[in-house]
Amino acid sequence: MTQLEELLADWIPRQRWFAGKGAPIDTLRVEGDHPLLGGEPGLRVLVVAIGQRGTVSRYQVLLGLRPAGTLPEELAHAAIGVCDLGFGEPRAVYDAAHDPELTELLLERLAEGPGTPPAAGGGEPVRFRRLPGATVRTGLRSLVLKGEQSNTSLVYGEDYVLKAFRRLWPGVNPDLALTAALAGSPYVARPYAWIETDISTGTRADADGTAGAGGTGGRPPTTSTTLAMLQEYMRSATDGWVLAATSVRDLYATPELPPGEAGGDFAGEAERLGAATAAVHRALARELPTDVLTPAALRELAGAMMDRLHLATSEVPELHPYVGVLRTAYEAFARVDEPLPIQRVHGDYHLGQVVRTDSGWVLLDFEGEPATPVADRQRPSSPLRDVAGMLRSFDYAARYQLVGSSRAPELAPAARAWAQRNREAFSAGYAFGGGVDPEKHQTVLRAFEYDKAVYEVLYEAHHRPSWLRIPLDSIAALAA
Ligand SMILES: Nc1ncnc2c1ncn2[C@@H]1O[C@H](COP(=O)(O)OP(=O)(O)O)[C@@H](O)[C@H]1O
Ligand SMILES: O=P(O)(O)O[C@H]1O[C@H](CO)[C@@H](O[C@H]2O[C@H](CO)[C@@H](O)[C@H](O)[C@H]2O)[C@H](O)[C@H]1O
Repeated sequence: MTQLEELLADWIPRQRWFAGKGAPIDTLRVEGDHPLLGGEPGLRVLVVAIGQRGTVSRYQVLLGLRPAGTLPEELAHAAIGVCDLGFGEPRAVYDAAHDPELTELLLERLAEGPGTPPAAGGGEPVRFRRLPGATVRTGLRSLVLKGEQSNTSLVYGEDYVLKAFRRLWPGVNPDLALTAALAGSPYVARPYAWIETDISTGTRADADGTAGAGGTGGRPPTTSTTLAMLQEYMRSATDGWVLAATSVRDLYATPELPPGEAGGDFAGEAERLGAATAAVHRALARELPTDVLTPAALRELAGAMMDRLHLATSEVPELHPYVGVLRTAYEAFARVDEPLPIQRVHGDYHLGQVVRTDSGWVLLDFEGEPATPVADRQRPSSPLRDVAGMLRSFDYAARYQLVGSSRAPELAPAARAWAQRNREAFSAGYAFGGGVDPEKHQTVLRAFEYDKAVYEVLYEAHHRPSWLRIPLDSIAALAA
């Protein structure tokens, strides 16, 4: 490993967006190193291939460079380390997402868009593209959005969000593909532009550590891949999770009242959110291919749910007592004998993916589950999968304030009542907005809810162990 790779091997596993937290890093290689700015400070786009348990995953790092010892105090938290990059003098390297002096350049290049070099289709290793008819204002300073999760989002002024995808999967990111298909809808933030590069499609970590060569002998095949997407910043927006959490907090102040009578009832919002969700599903079905799941495909999907359950149980043994109940639910799902319509869906739908603006709900982040291979996320699925995701989120919102609280036994009935009330309101809004009535598809809905809760068990085990009890308790309650 080079000095830079050694530093990255120490820094990347500590980042929230690193998806490989359950396993040690076996190999790490900077597979792409593309300078965007050569001066002081300098900016490079890195594609870092990380091998874990025989499989390679790729991550984007926006690398800032300054002479060692000159990293300003306000960038100290973004430091990766100091290393020799062949300049004669050592360089301080850091996460450039936090340096507005550098991120300004990304906005300028996006504003130039296609038509200026690099020309469409190639030439330049990092390409800046604009959607037809979109103009981008420059000269805005960026700030990293708080609550960084699977990706890193920068807000420019009050105008744009640039979402830098951290884990890179070959091809167009579903967030860009779906947001572009929905452009013009009042329920999505308008997309403007994106950044792309070519990454290797190899997924096998070679024994000698040359991650990603894929065993082809020569140059590995590459695919044009989305690095970042620029879209409208919903400035008047409040996160759905924050709104729901406030409502739950109000209820816990007067837990003896039914949720509809406590201050800050969320049911009206939940109903409107259900209707907005149905409208987006209808628009996706209009714009992108749809199909009906064959019985064989249904069985295959139930099998994939079982596989996920086995994987999660091997990592989190507390799931063991529920395997029988979950298997029964998946088997019932496999036997559903009515046609199950499928289409492109959100894929990782929860309260943190929706914001309430002055004019209504807006859906964000159509990337799907970040840990699921992109080829699976690009497959059409039942819209009830998104419904199940949001119902799980109501359950989370109701439960998370009870984690570690001495008032948990006293508040548990209020938590159940809140989740149930908003579940019903969301489902009614979804049916009213032109979606199927979720209440009439219990077998399908229940299988998707279980599958999502199992995904959450793995997610929490890797990212937030103190919240692991939330999906485990939900599974126990669903199975009771
Ligand atoms: N266009 C936007 N306008 C306003 N807030 C946004 C926008 N995009 C993202 N956010 C905020 O940033 C948070 C994380 O964004 P998201 O796209 O879900 O990133 P991640 O993939 O890292 O979860 C969202 O919950 C939302 O609060
Ligand atoms: O928003 P991301 O695409 O990064 O999604 C991942 O992280 C989410 C947590 O931030 C996680 O969502 C889970 O926790 C939420 C509360 O924080 C809850 O509302 C969701 O229902 C629950 O699934 C999501 O699963 C994960 O993919």
